[in-house]
Amino acid sequence: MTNNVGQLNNEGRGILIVLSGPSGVGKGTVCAQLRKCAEDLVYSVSATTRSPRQGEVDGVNYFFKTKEQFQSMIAGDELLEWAEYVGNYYGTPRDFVERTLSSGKDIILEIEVQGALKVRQKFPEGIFIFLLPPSLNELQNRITTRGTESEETIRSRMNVAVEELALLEHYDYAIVNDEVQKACERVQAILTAEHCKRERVSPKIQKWLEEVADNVVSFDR
Ligand SMILES: Nc1ncnc2c1ncn2[C@@H]1O[C@H](COP(=O)(O)OP(=O)(O)OP(=O)(O)O)[C@@H](O)[C@H]1O
Ligand SMILES: Nc1nc2c(ncn2[C@@H]2O[C@H](COP(=O)(O)O)[C@@H](O)[C@H]2O)c(=O)[nH]1
Repeated sequence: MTNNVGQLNNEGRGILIVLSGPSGVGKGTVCAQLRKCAEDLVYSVSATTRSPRQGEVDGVNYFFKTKEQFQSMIAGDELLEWAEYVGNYYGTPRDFVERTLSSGKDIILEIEVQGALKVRQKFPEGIFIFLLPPSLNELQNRITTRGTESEETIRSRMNVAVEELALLEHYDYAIVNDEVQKACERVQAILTAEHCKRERVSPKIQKWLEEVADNVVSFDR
């Protein structure tokens, strides 16, 4: 899954970043930290049919939808990707992602693995990062301590987590979320490196190189 030069030559467009990983690994926590450190990064707000948790706000954490509303979004091709996850639907509104990228801004999607693989097919030039827990025990501990899910849901999410971990090979990068700040810095480092990679094939640099080639002079020592 290596980006090639043709895919990278997207002058002026922002970079799409997908952050995946099992439920409870800390995707939301790392994104919250990124909001403080990477102010230019835009966050995609997903649509979901799950009920809001205490403190969650419609339009901020998610766009909370009924099943009928979600199905109508699917039928209207309004979603870049969608997936069913442990009894609920989740999906990424397409228009916001397209508009953000066209405006030259980078956008991050915090989504589960099935959806991420669908995005990969549509945006092979995107950056796909898998966030890993230090251990499965710690994952279970985090999701339990968060206190938002029933025991049954935790069991289901842990079972899905094991399946998701097996799909790590489809990602460009893995980051172990042992410390939130460290994980956040790693995401930023990846983004910086990807910008430099794109710069290498940018029309600006290509033009500069052509000018050098047209005006070759020898430099005597
Ligand atoms: N590096 C870390 N060390 C210790 N605890 C952490 C760390 N990162 C996140 N947590 C805690 O783990 C819990 C789960 O984090 P969070 O809700 O961000 O996970 P998530 O991957 O977004 O989950 P979901 O996919 O279910 O939305 C939270 O209580 C959070 O405070
Ligand atoms: N495929 C998608 N997955 C999404 C999207 N938004 C969130 N998610 C993922 O769902 C699970 C559960 O989330 P929770 O908020 O109920 O804990 C988690 O892995 C999210 O990352 C989306 O638009 N598409």
